[in-house]
Amino acid sequence: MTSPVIAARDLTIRIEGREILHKVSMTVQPAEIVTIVGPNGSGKSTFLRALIGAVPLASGRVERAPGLRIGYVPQKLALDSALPITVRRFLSLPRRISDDRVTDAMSRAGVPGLESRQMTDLSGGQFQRVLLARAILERPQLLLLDEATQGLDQPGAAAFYQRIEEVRRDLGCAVVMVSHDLHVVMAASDRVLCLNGHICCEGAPEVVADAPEYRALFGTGTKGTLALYRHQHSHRHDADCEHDNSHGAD
Ligand SMILES: Nc1ncnc2c1ncn2[C@@H]1O[C@H](COP(=O)(O)OP(=O)(O)OP(=O)(O)O)[C@@H](O)[C@H]1O
Repeated sequence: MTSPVIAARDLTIRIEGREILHKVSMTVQPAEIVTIVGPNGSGKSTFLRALIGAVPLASGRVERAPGLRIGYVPQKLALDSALPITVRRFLSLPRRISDDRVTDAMSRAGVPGLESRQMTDLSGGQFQRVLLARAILERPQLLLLDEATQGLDQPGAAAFYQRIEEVRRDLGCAVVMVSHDLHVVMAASDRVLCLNGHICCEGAPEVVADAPEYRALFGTGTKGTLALYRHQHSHRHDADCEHDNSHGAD
């Protein structure tokens, strides 16, 4: 077995005296896609932030592979519309990045050629892809996505996850993502981890979808949507960047 890219060992986190996470453990192997699901307020974002070292731990530890490069796509990024900034400039913050790097990342993220656009003029789907481009500029070995498809419609979210799979394949990076998109997320993952302050259950998507703990939280609707996601994989749309058109996803 290869060494993990990152491992959380018995993480316990308290915020303002309240225990948010209790002894959560997870290991991620290179090029693996792990999805974290869980109800609102179950500690998913806190867990991701702990992985990047942004939250103090009450106990436990995070082990990162030496020199690990992490790309992070936050849940939401509010930009001040009074401060215009082009995509190109945004990607060069906080430091200048070469044109070749930018072109490559934009193309991998599925938004080639939008460099001169204003960030505030982008559609929701394009904006999220620019955040993805930013996260992969440094060719991360681990990509963390915190509800990166928030605000996208279901076909848009499915296209985004397909793009993530392509990025994983091309860059060979591991991916840990938090998602509420149960309709599309399960089949995109090698492993699913169901979090509710502690780990309720984990395993292959089909295994988790069948687990009583998971069903208690999310009901039984996921089975059919696994098939739906596969259906969406079975046909490609050219330039899968924008899927404003619904095509019978529901
Ligand atoms: N900085 C903070 N100060 C106080 N409470 C916090 C802070 N960060 C998180 N919490 C609390 O920790 C709990 C877990 O929050 P977290 O954002 O990790 O959950 P989540 O599973 O990502 O939720 P959601 O699905 O709604 O995004 C919540 O009750 C939240 O209010």
